[in-house]
Amino acid sequence: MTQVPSEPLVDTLCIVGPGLIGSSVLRAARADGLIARRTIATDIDPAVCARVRELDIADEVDTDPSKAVADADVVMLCVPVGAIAPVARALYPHLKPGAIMTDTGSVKRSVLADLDGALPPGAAYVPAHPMAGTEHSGPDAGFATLFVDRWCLLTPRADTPPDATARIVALWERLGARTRIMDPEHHDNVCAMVSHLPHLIAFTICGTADQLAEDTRGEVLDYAASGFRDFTRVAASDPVMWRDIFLHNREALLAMLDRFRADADAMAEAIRHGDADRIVETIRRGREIRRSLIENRQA
Ligand SMILES: NC(=O)c1ccc[n+]([C@@H]2O[C@H](COP(=O)([O-])OP(=O)(O)OC[C@H]3O[C@@H](n4cnc5c(N)ncnc54)[C@H](O)[C@@H]3O)[C@@H](O)[C@H]2O)c1
Ligand SMILES: O=C(O)C(=O)C[C@]1(C(=O)O)C=C[C@@H](O)C=C1
Repeated sequence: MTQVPSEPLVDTLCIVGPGLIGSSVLRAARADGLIARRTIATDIDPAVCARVRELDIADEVDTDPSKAVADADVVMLCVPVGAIAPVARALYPHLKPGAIMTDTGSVKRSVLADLDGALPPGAAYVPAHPMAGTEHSGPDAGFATLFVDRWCLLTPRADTPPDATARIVALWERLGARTRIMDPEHHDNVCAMVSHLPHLIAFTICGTADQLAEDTRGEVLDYAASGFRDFTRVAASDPVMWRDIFLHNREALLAMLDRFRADADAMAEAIRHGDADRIVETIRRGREIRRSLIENRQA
């Protein structure tokens, strides 16, 4: 029988970058009471700090990150991928002994490589990545149930203290997520396929449609049917976040793009040669994937 927790898992939790992801963690902590006894938020943007105060989703807000982290038992970096290593390096000297630093970044391998040498051996840095989000960003976009039933992937280094990893696993489980530990390289390959390539395709297809509308002075976007509309939701995502993801997961993303191009070419050939069986088989596989996502409560 699983034990029902009665005490907050963390005493003081500091969120660096309370945007969509960070503010969702703060809201869940407020709603639940068993995640952290006290929450502190800090952000490089004073307007974000002011908004977090207005929304009243953190117990304390400090515009000085080195002061914000000083008392924290867990410091969670919810900043864009390109900012994770510089922020971790800058804040590490201000942590109290025994504190755990973690992140929520969408890319792992290159960020961990950038951190190499910056953290003392055995430093309690536990990389994590909730596979949950929306196309919105900023502190207004978050919600307490964002992580419920979604996966959180963790990629600890070989020398990460196991009790630190266990604590961050427990934190995500209290946020409602299912957790899995994996190698950073494997993480980046999987995410290139299930998240980064779909975003690249969505941004590109919207650009193509927009250009077509301009070229033909036509109504391409006026009559956008729901298939195209679904792409526009994904394409509405934050440019800085996605710039950083694409540049930091360059190799894995380009490899997936090559595979996709080959498959798209094969589909084009099937259409060109009237290969009805191949067309049907490709569509059938797509439907099966959608069905299995629904069965796994991921759609
Ligand atoms: N949006 C998603 O769907 C999603 C899902 C899972 C993981 N992630 C990852 O989580 C992280 C946060 O994403 P988000 O969607 O919450 O972004 P967001 O844009 O909503 O929030 C990021 C916040 O970080 C702040 N910030 C930027 N640089 C900073 C710095 N140097 N110091 C302090 N604060 C800084 C920004 O001002 C902003 O408030 C990213 O690494 C992203 O890749 C995003
Ligand atoms: O749901 C969305 O709109 C998202 O973009 C979330 C999404 C994804 O691609 O699934 C985006 C980036 C993350 O690292 C994890 C989740």
